[in-house]
Amino acid sequence: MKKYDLIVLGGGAGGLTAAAGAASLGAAVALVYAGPLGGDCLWTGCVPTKSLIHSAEIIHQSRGAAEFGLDFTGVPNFEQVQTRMQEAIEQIGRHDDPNRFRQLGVDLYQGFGSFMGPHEITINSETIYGKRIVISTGSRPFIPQIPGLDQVDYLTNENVLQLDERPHSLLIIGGGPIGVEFAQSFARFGTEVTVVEQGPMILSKEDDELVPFVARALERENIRLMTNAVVSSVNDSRVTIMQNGQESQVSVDRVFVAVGREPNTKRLHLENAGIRTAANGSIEVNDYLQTNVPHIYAVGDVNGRYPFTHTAGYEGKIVVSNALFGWKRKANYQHLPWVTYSDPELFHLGLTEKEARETIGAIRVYKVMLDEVDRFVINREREGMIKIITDRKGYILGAHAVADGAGEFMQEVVFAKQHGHKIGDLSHVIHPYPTKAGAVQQVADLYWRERLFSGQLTKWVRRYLKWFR
Ligand SMILES: Cc1cc2nc3c(=O)[nH]c(=O)nc-3n(C[C@H](O)[C@H](O)[C@H](O)COP(=O)(O)OP(=O)(O)OC[C@H]3O[C@@H](n4cnc5c(N)ncnc54)[C@H](O)[C@@H]3O)c2cc1C
Ligand SMILES: NC(=O)c1ccc[n+]([C@@H]2O[C@H](COP(=O)([O-])OP(=O)(O)OC[C@H]3O[C@@H](n4cnc5c(N)ncnc54)[C@H](O)[C@@H]3O)[C@@H](O)[C@H]2O)c1
Repeated sequence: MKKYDLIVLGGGAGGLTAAAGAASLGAAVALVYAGPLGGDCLWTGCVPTKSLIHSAEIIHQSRGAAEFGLDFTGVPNFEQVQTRMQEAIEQIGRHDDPNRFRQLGVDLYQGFGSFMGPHEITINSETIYGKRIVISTGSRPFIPQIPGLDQVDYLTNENVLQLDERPHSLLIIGGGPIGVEFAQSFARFGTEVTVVEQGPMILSKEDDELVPFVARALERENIRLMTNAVVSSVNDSRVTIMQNGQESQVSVDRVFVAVGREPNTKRLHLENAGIRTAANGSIEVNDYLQTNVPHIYAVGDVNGRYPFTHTAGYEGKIVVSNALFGWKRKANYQHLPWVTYSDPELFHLGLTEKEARETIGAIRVYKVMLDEVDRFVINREREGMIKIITDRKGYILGAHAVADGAGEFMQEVVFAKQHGHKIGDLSHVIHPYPTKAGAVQQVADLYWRERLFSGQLTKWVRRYLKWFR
């Protein structure tokens, strides 16, 4: 039986980071992969969806170009949209070429890996031994039990990308990031879109003062948002919806399921290694990303913590030091940002205002509306806001923005928060005029305005100036 310092199960963002990191440090590494290298993000997640979103955005902007003095006419070419998406996958996928990993010294095993024992992994009929093992097998769409759903050819993020033609009408179950990002893109290509969300608000993990900006933008683009609503049955193209106790029916071309994820654990035979899972099937890990079996780690979507590519990569790096060298590096999500690529974009860092009030109590909230920021006024992108939440001393607890480009220009707040800066420090950094990033400085200026120009200080300054003259 071949022996390895590290066996990595799954070749997505988490697994590839762990395998490449460990091999670069000289460890003997085996990478067992069932799907193509690159995982969900490359093939059915971030990369194709962001390409789709970008095409949809160009179409949307060209429709509004008359406002800026240019008039376009034309029909979106869905086939070309798909081609562009495949090109993006192909170009970005070069980083994940199996030969790159072979050159790093990683042994590749293609197939579903499963545990034969706590150190033994079987792939097809071959068994290998790992001193340490990392599980990074990702997740798949969760499919709810809805009468009739299994009788129709429903869409998920996996098969939607293979559509030859755009549907005329689409009903999306779930108003999370997947539902919202696809809803807006398809609406911009001309599809009639309805989103059915069981909760009182779409994008429920976001700051509730910011979400209405996205909801209004979607509604302006004729997307029907049904909150407090569930699909009670599907009968061919007729979908029955229960909303606030009232039943209604709609006829749609296709139904799209986007109600969350389910971890890929079924084929792993975790019981053979004694690995514990939570009620939802995700693999339980401690702060060091160890499962209850200390030499086995779990990173990325499969541990059910924060299902993002950048988290999977971050966790992949942590396990390299913990698994190979026995270090005790903790995964720390306090400064984890994420972005929902709606238009306007939603940026999220740390606590929302509601969470901060509930957990910290005494907080300060500094906000700027986009119609107060020159660059957004120039670009006619005035609907949105930026909010930074601090403790009483000015240390950043959370930052949220709903604005075009928020995912890019808010990153400086992540740096400030992670390195223990106060909000006021962001005000001392010179920002070029007129940029969107300048909005961050405007929010931070509010902190100084509050401290310097209210209360006693102005009185003292006036007295001092009188005396100084
Ligand atoms: C539509 C969509 C859009 C998204 N957009 C974003 C975004 O913009 N930004 C962002 O940060 N995140 C985004 N995500 C989330 C992101 O794609 C995931 O968080 C990320 O891919 C998780 O990486 P992973 O390594 O945990 O798993 P995966 O990338 O899923 O990789 C796991 C791999 O393991 C393989 N596997 C499964 N079982 C076995 C087994 N038994 N043996 C061997 N291999 C196995 C699978 O085939 C897969 O290739 C998006 C997700 C979706 C669905
Ligand atoms: N931009 C990004 O970074 C990005 C984009 C897409 C996905 N993702 C990741 O993928 C994960 C999964 O996304 P998602 O949108 O599928 O899941 P999600 O869990 O974030 O949202 C699912 C939504 O569906 C609703 N829902 C659940 N069951 C329902 C039902 N029966 N009827 C109606 N509504 C129902 C939930 O209330 C929730 O609002 C996300 O948590 C995110 O981490 C990230």
